[in-house]
Amino acid sequence: MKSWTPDSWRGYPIRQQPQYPNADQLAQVEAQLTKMPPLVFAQEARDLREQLGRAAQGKAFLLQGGDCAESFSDFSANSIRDTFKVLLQMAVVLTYSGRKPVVKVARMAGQFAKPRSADLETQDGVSLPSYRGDIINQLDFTEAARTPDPHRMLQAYHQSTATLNLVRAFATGGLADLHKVNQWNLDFAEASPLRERYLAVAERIQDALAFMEVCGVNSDNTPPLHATSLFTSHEALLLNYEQALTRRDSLTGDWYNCSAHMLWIGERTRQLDEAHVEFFRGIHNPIGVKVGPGMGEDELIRLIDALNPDNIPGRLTLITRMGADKLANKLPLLARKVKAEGRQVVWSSDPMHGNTVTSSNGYKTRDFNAILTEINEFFAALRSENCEPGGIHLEMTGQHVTECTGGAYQLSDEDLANCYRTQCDPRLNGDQVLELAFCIADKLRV
Ligand SMILES: O=C[C@H](O)[C@H](O)COP(=O)(O)O
Ligand SMILES: C=C(OP(=O)(O)O)C(=O)O
Ligand SMILES: [Mn+2]
Repeated sequence: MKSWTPDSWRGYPIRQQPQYPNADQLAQVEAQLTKMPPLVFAQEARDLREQLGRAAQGKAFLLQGGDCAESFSDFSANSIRDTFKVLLQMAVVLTYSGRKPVVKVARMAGQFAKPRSADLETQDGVSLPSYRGDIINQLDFTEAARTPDPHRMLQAYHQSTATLNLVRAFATGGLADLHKVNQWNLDFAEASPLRERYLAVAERIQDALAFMEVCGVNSDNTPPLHATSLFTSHEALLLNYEQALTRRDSLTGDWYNCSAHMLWIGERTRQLDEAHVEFFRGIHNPIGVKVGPGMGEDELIRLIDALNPDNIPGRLTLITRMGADKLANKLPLLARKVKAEGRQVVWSSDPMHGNTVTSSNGYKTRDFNAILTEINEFFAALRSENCEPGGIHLEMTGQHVTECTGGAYQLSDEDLANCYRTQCDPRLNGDQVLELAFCIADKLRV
């Protein structure tokens, strides 16, 4: 095998990349990014890998979530805070019910580049390059807006640093205090037929905290009650950006992609002999790879071996995204093969990307029930093969958007028009994801 360098991917075929009109400008921006400070430290990435190693063995559970695509225009402290809070609330429900640590990983501080089904978008007979995320071009349908501009990488980098700065402050500065996280917004429960069940779980969590308080265990004397850790992640699609932030760790001499703690390869760019797999094999972060319904069993083993040749637990998360109607037929075969071959992986469920539909009034949407069904089938399929369901991966926001149908408020196709704000795929809103956490909480305990 050829030796790896941060730029060795450039010698391989690559998909889903922008066509920058000016190569000099691109090179200048890459040179600038190469000099910028890293966003994360290698040791943090190693800590996450260890925690994910426990998820691979069923001793922890991965909760990964955030926007489909972060945007420059929706960048605000409030939206970061709301998503942070709802991730924490979900984590409390899952930790309490599952009796195991929940590893929290946000799709945040770098989730900007989007793979698309079509290179061009056509409106009223005019065809322009598709929108590929704010790190590449703009959503407006004009030629200027859709032309890829490398300077947007610098803006994405600076927005990521500001986001991460705030998230780190939230995580350690008191917002993550368990007693505050527990000031739930449980309004959705009122609207749900499962109201009693949700309220009972929330009450039991409050009782447990009150009991600990009486025993003298409180936020002042017990740091884990006061602070938390939240890791960052994104799809490392735009390799010019990812390479520029890849640095050699001074402690171990290993290469880490310091743009986030965890990176994943998308379903559309996971070909064994192409650029993304080449780039990922050389970075030492914990990584993920999306696994769609077309994945073959032998193909999966080859991919695992390319990405995790030393079979390190926690290094590789397989994020299944098959669709509620396909998963039960496909996943047991893959899980059986991976287990039989002795490969260590975290199995995580992305129940979003296989369940995208167009609503009767033309919105790209997903239904709460399809999402829940895919997660339920994911648990059932893995357990039937004596494998561990290790996590979930969601497109979500803490804001009150109306992008996915269903849930306790039974959002209809008509409701989607009220607050449809996503730049790319539909996200579960704050009520819907918390409800989802309650729905799956029981499943974590065997
Ligand atoms: O987030 C994932 C992809 O970028 C998205 O699902 C692609 O959507 P498209 O089919 O509209 O291009
Ligand atoms: C692009 C994404 O997913 P996938 O690669 O699974 O389509 C995504 O997670 O936003
Ligand atoms: Mn998406």
